Amino acid sequence: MNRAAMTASQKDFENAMNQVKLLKKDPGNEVKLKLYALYKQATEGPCNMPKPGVFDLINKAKWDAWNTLGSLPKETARQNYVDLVSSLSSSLESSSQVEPGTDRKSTGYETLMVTSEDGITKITLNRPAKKNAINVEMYHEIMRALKAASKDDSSITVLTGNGDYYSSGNDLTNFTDIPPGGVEEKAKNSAILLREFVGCFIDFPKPLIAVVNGPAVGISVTILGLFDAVYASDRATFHTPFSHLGQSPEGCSSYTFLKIMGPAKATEMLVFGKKLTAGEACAQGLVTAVFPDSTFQKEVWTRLKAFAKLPPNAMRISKEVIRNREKEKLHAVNAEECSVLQERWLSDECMNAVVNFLSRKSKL
Ligand SMILES: CCCCCCCCCC/C=C/CC(=O)SCCNC(=O)CCNC(=O)[C@H](O)C(C)(C)COP(=O)(O)OP(=O)(O)OC[C@H]1O[C@@H](n2cnc3c(N)ncnc32)[C@H](O)[C@@H]1OP(=O)(O)O
Repeated sequence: MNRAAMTASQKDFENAMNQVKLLKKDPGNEVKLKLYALYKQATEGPCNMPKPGVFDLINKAKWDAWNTLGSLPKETARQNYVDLVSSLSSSLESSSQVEPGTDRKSTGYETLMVTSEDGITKITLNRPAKKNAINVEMYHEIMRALKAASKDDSSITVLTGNGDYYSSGNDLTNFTDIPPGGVEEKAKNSAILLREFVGCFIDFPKPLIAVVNGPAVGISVTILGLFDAVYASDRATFHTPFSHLGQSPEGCSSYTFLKIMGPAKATEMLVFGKKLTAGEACAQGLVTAVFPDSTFQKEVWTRLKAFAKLPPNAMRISKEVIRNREKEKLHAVNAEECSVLQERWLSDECMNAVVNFLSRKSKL
């Protein structure tokens, strides 16, 4: 397989199609639908079929899977198809030979795809049908992947999203799974989880880069202040509608956003929920650079591959010098934000907003 570029070539794509036929075990319907959708998107572009009737279950499922990919560019779909097949080949023991080399895929994740090659560990949020909303399992898996990446032999780590969204933020169904101890216990445990989750980003020792492939909402935006570089497609938007949701800022954004963009602009985002375009987020310093969506993957991965060739220890030490004096402050901010949120989650304002979303009465 050609590993010279992180964007899959036509040849990689054809190899992947052949590999699918060689899988020894059935990957299951959900994966087959994903493969179908990515194949159609990669070869024909956005879904162009009329929606099948409700009783035409199989074609309806296929249509849904393809349509969910929205305007995902053909080359991204091709890359995602190749990545998915590659992860299946290692987890389901393809009967073909696995090519030797430096490329490694981590299996054992339900909500992520994790690959490691060319000195880059790439963590992909992988719930495209839910716009990569972060459910409890995904919070845990991201922490696990970050811990593994901090110890592996890659030089840099990348977080990105599969599908048309980067992430729609906290999965609002996280509010529905109430334990016997009641909503107070749920809020307390969630605050502990959130604090640990954000703590992993504060403490991450290697250069951490966000490749923001589409719209980003809520916590997926706020933690960007803890990344070392943020590259965005011009399709991406940045939205933190905390007041609309009866909530308050997290991810250390009450501190990092003020430092990055100043209090006036930070307030527009964090208090009034102003949605920024990628260009605006770049002008305000939250985003490092913006690329046209049509060339986004190619340009970003070319840049990242060059970065990954730099001496890893020098990069790690430079990050330490830049970030370490802020760490204690960031942990204190994180603790305070989580404790405020623990109260907010119990408020009528928050409960009503969640119920409205879940009963399909409101969207952002
Ligand atoms: C008691 C206390 C418990 C607390 C537990 C919390 C633990 C940690 C919290 C950390 C705090 C974080 C704060 C935030 O992140 S705030 C941001 C939260 N996100 C949102 O409010 C986004 C909600 N989603 C939307 O408004 C829209 O879906 C959209 C993102 C604008 C996209 O709209 P579009 O029309 O294009 O697509 P659909 O709405 O049809 O979405 C497709 C399917 O995806 C599901 N979806 C999307 N986003 C979420 C989400 N955030 N949570 C759950 N589900 C989501 C949507 O329901 C569709 O599913 P379906 O096909 O099954 O209907």
